[in-house]
Amino acid sequence: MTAVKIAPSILSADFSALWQDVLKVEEAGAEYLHIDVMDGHFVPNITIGPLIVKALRPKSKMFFDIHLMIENPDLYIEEFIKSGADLVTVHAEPVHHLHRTVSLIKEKGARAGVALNPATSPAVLEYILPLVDLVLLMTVNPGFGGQAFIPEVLPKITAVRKMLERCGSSAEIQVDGGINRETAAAVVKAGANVLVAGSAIFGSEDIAAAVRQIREAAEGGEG
Ligand SMILES: O=C(CO)[C@H](O)[C@H](O)COP(=O)(O)O
Repeated sequence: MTAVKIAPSILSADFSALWQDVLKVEEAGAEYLHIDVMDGHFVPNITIGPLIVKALRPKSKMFFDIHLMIENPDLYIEEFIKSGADLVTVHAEPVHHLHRTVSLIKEKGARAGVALNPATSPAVLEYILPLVDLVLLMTVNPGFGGQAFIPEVLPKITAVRKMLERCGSSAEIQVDGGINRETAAAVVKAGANVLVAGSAIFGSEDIAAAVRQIREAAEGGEG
């Protein structure tokens, strides 16, 4: 099993002091900075654009993990990568030509991820897996932080882990939504290795302790 990585989602950060919050999770040892981009179409919320990514880039050495919850990702992929994205994840649901979109991310020099909503079958991944660096399995319906974890996604995590093993892929499995000290062990036991957490980290009085506690709980789920 690959080591667990913690990816704080800045959706729950203090936007009036954003880079200071980023610094706190970096100092706490979190590996990925999860940046949620929402367009008000694919999901009913509007958040961050490439300008914010560009502004944060010189402030942090963290791995910038961009989660595009948008209808037409092809229009924005290059701009996000130029702004400092290390990984760009697109949702399978709104994309018409997933192979083209994943190829575009890689051509432009970033790692490529594919995200699936809780109700989406992992079958859509079958012919794209060899190209993909990360599979993001949503454990809430995307759009908002602070929602309750959907346990029905657990068998899907295990199914995707088996798919990756079958095709000899070293892609990571990320989970996002309702991840906290209580749910971390179960998702790792099921096969996830990158844990996104927003409210459980930035909603905590002690951000460093929250990162540590989620990591400790997650490591308790390692087989
Ligand atoms: O993608 C997201 C919402 O669409 C967020 O990253 C996710 O919900 C994290 O928030 P929390 O940890 O509070 O559930």
